[in-house]
Amino acid sequence: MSWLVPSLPTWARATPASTSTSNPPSNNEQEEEDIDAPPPFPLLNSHQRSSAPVSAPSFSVAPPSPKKATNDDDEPPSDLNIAISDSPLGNMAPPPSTVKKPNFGIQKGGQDSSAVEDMAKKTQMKTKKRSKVALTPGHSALDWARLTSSGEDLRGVQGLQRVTLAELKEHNTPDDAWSVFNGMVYNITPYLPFHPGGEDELMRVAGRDGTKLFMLTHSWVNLDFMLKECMVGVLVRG
Ligand code: HEM
Repeated sequence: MSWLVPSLPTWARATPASTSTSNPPSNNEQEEEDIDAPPPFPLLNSHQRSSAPVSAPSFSVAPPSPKKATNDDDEPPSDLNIAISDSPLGNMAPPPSTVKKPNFGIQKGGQDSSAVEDMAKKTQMKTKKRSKVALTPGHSALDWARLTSSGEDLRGVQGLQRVTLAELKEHNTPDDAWSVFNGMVYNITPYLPFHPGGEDELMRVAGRDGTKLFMLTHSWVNLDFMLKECMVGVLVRG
């Protein structure tokens, strides 16, 4: 901080004890002189300053221009954090960051194992475990395909019906179960023992619209194709 002192007017300097020791007051006389020295007011105005040969005292404290450390220079390099270089950016270059960059748990040359573990845990927590039901012999997907292509009546009705909601609700037992998927009414009773998810699950949509539950469970299943021989008709309002 000693560099601050020389540019300050003498009256603004701190007591000699705390200032640079390079110019200690030689005696009490000098000390008194300094203390009694009048302030350099009034200041010169801008016109006076421009014409006057003597420059007005400066109260702005400017840091010394930092020096570039070179080999032939004996002075140690400045410890000021100012970028000094010959680069085109000059002192506009950003200072070197002291903030440690996060590595997001990614290990060198490998996968982010902690993130993968976290993801696996979260997925397990969110996903409800679903298990396929052991189907009774003769009720595989292939058996269902055979049955639907056999020409056997799986609808239980003559021709396609216009089914009302009230009518739909009456067909809610395993022996007589209708359900609606995408606006179409199906007789799901024949399919119950073939359903890989179990009869109970399928019965949840008996007598009502099962579209939402079906889509939430397995939207990839081609229901239209699987149940086309079970189609009863179309759901109508009223
Ligand atoms: C009549 C309409 C339905 C048909 C044609 C049908 C068909 C199927 C098929 C083919 C599978 C095996 C899927 C696979 O292996 O990827 C299956 C599994 C399953 N279904 Fe359905 N399903 C129907 C309705 C429903 C409904 C309404 C529910 C829920 C209430 C449901 C619940 C399940 C479950 C829990 C599984 C078990 C395992 C799984 O695939 O993850 N199904 N269903």
